[in-house]
Amino acid sequence: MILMEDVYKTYPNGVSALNGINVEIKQGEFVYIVGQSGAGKSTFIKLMYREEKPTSGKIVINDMELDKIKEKRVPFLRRDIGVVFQDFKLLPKLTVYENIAYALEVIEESPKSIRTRVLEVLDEVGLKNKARFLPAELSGGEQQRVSIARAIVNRPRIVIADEPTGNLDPDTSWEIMKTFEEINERGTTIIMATHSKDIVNTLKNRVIAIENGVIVRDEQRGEYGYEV
Ligand SMILES: Nc1ncnc2c1ncn2[C@@H]1O[C@H](COP(=O)(O)OP(=O)(O)OP(=O)(O)O)[C@@H](O)[C@H]1O
Repeated sequence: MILMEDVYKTYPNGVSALNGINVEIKQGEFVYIVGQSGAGKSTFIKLMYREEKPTSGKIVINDMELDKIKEKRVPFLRRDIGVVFQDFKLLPKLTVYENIAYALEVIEESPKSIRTRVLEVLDEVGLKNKARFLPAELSGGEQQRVSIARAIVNRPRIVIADEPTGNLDPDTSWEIMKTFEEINERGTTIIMATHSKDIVNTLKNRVIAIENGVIVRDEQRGEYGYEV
């Protein structure tokens, strides 16, 4: 569960990115975050995995009230939230397998369980035959699949994706969306910021629209709502 109450975020340079956000997202929902450039979508998302802290307001993620948790518990929060970026953010010198295994090595899983789990997620994203490849040897869509595999390898309850299809062509974007849908069908919450009118209007899910740092629409099976 994700809960925000009266959340404000003003950056140190004085820019007010969020101006009073109130929202509740239940476990297992699939939510698009839409809005024009600079509306506050990325800021909204960054607050959820504590990349940024709110200036004021309350944020609860999976029973953890973020401004009350101790720094040493932040890794536990992060383990329960997988993050996927527009530009993949893979480590270029590590293979596909190593990029994914890394997320488990840092939490000191046993080598045997790491191997089992990495091969399992590679299978889930359809990349079992690319385990030994380097990121540069993959297409953009395949690289995004690796980053999705990395995001879900800890079996997080929430996956957050900031414009995950922004660098991909339309066909590849649909394949990536199919992967997100499969992850959602297994009960994982998906929060996805996107500019893609096509995706939002075709694969219907809850749509939260942000404008000037406030939620201006919140519809269970909404449309993108802007001419682009
Ligand atoms: N680290 C930062 N420091 C100062 N201002 C910032 C910072 N990050 C974002 N902003 C400002 O906050 C506002 C909201 O930005 P944000 O990145 O959340 O928007 P967005 O809706 O994700 O935009 P886009 O669709 O272009 O990614 C913008 O005015 C932006 O310039």
